[in-house]
Amino acid sequence: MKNYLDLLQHILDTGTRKEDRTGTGTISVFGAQLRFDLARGFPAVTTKKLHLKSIIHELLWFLSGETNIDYLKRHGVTIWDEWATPDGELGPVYGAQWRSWQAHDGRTIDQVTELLRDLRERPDSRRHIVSAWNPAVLPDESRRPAENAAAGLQALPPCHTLFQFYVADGRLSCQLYQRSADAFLGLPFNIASYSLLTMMIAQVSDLEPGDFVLSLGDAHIYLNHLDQVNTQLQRDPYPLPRMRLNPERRDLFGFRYEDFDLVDYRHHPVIRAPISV
Ligand SMILES: Nc1nc(=O)c2c([nH]1)NC[C@@H]1CN(c3ccc(C(=O)N[C@@H](CCC(=O)O)C(=O)O)cc3)CN21
Ligand SMILES: O=c1ccn([C@H]2C[C@H](O)[C@@H](COP(=O)(O)O)O2)c(=O)[nH]1
Repeated sequence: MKNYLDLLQHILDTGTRKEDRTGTGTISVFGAQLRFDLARGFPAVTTKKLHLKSIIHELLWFLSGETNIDYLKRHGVTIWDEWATPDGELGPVYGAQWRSWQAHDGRTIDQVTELLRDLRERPDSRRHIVSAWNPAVLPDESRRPAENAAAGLQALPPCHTLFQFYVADGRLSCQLYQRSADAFLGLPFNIASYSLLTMMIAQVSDLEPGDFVLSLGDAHIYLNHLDQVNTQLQRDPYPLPRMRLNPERRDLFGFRYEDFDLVDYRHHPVIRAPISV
């Protein structure tokens, strides 16, 4: 995870002070890329403890097509609480766009199922894309997230906006475009989540996991995370752990929490940080 730590240092060294929607303020750069070869270990940050349980449940929740935080709450995951309505609604966020994109002619498009079919039928295609960015349901930035969700719009516009898969030499690679990245809190979650998704899709497509490439737009460190970032930069990373998936799972939508086993995860202690809403 040296590339992740290098990005934190790069933001500190070259970033610009920039105000933001949440009022916290950030140091920010525009445009950066990280690449992880999934054969070399699972990219979990080791310079703090990663809360993998939240990441796995969030990914299973996206894949289920659900957008109410009820599932997350039942599994003790609180990471989306601040953005939801009192009924737990987030509006048509990731799950809705991935699994039931509403077309103007009334059709519902399951982008993930179509992706799985296309990977099998035309692995060489250059069109293996899933988009969560849907201008028809973007929130009004002058309103609070829960107000937008109550109005049937997305509580937050997707941060992980669009991803593409690529098959070569029997390996499945994934590239994500992330328009906005909270480099201390959100980014380690996003790296782990898409690495898992790539491994899961590789397994059900009879491919080996390849690279996960992450292209970032506004990559920022919130001003109230500077101490935490500096603590992390003083720590030496450990070797990467390995992720074992239950090899019996052949259906992407059949994975359960118990099917994930992170092996040999050595990490430094947890570092707490406030989240900007
Ligand atoms: N400012 C901001 N940063 C984000 O990363 C973010 C948002 N907002 N809004 C939507 C989602 C929610 N995400 C979150 C929310 C909270 C944590 C967080 O507090 N992580 C703690 C562990 C908490 C837990 O898992 O229970 C951490 O130490 O990583 C991480 C990602 C990612 N996204
Ligand atoms: O998966 C995620 C979701 C959100 N974030 C961060 C990026 C920003 O700090 C906020 C979203 O605020 P915007 O004003 O809509 O950009 O959440 C993330 O890093 N990863």
